[in-house]
Amino acid sequence: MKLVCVDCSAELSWRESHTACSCGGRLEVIQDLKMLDGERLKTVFQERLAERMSVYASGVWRYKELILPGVPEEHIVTKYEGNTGLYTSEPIRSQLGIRALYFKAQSENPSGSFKDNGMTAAVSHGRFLGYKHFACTSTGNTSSSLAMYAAWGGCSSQVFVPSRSVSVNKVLQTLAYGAKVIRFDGTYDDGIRFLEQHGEELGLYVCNSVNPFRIEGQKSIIYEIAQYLNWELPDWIVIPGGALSNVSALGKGLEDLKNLGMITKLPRIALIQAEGASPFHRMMADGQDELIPQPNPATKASALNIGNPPSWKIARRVLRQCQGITCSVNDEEIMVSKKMIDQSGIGCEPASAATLAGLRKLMDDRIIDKDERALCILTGNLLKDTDILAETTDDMVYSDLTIESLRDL
Ligand SMILES: Cc1ncc(COP(=O)(O)O)c(C=O)c1O
Ligand SMILES: N[C@@H](CCOP(=O)(O)O)C(=O)O
Repeated sequence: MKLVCVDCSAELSWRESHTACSCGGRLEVIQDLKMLDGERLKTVFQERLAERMSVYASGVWRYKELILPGVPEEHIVTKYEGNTGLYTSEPIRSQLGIRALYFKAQSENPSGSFKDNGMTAAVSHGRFLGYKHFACTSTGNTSSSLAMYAAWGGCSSQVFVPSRSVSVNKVLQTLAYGAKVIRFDGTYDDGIRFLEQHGEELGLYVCNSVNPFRIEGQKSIIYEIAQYLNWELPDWIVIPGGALSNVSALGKGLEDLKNLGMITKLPRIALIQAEGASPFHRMMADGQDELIPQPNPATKASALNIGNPPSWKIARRVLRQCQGITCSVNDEEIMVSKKMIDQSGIGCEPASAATLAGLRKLMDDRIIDKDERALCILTGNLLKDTDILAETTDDMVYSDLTIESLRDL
């Protein structure tokens, strides 16, 4: 296993903590898949499912040889993350008129978002290296996940949170797990710039998605989907786009599965951004060579308030490899789709509903066909943003508890 710079191809050791190459390029983990002969592959993909009371009961560490092969079990900090529901919703499928529709509810993770798949790997790697203090900047989900795993692993966490446009619930969740929360004037983009410059100097192990081990953990989401669907992936995987960790991780996981011979064809990825925070979509749609940062990203889907996504080059490469596309949806479209997902019984936070809003738009534009099969990744839990729920749900009804009043109702 090694780290390779996506820009200059420099190689770095995985036994050190890096978030970028000295040339400024992003780093990726390259695994030696040739090490996995037929017997060991069988163990990774089949027999581990049976081991319920060990790290292998985790939906991430079940695939340990493909995540952090060199890290001994005693360093692994796990809450049996992953193992989330894969659902179909007949009412939504029939309303769209699409052949098959799945929802992968990453919202069911222990801290309530997809971040846990990656965070268990990042914190385990940091502990293996001997770090005791962990950090991130966050719109609230990354910080909740980090705070939970740091506490669970007996370590401390310090998180940098923009003072505006973040969900109160997420900040309270982060505080509740015992993190030190530092509020600042600015956006996620300012926070990540600061941590990339000064994290190491402050003795902090940085757990944002610029950390390539986060991506190694997150890629297990597609292993799990493929395994549940008996290695027959749908035509489209639809994801929301913010910092672009999901698309990077999906690309990595799909590449592994293809190289290992577990799948033969790559699904297409549709990456959906919120209109008010869509610098990556604008770059792709306009055919620009470089991402132009958006200084004041603004969407009600607060998890997507990111104007300068750090991993845009990896994201562009992944979309090119799988003939992926991007699209943007406005807040109203997101909220309408959120209501459909909530009322289906699955539920999600606004950022996750961008997927269904994007799918509907892409079907209207005849880019995704009714004869195709799609899967939306729901990234965060319904309870992550109760301010939005208070704004968008129907009012409660008041009634006397009398049969006459209730009959009228
Ligand atoms: C709930 C939720 N959905 C989507 C995103 C965006 O995903 P990504 O940063 O992987 O593009 C985030 C945060 O980044 C998030 O917290
Ligand atoms: N929505 C995210 C922002 C992106 O964070 P990262 O973990 O990809 O760096 C959050 O929850 O903070």
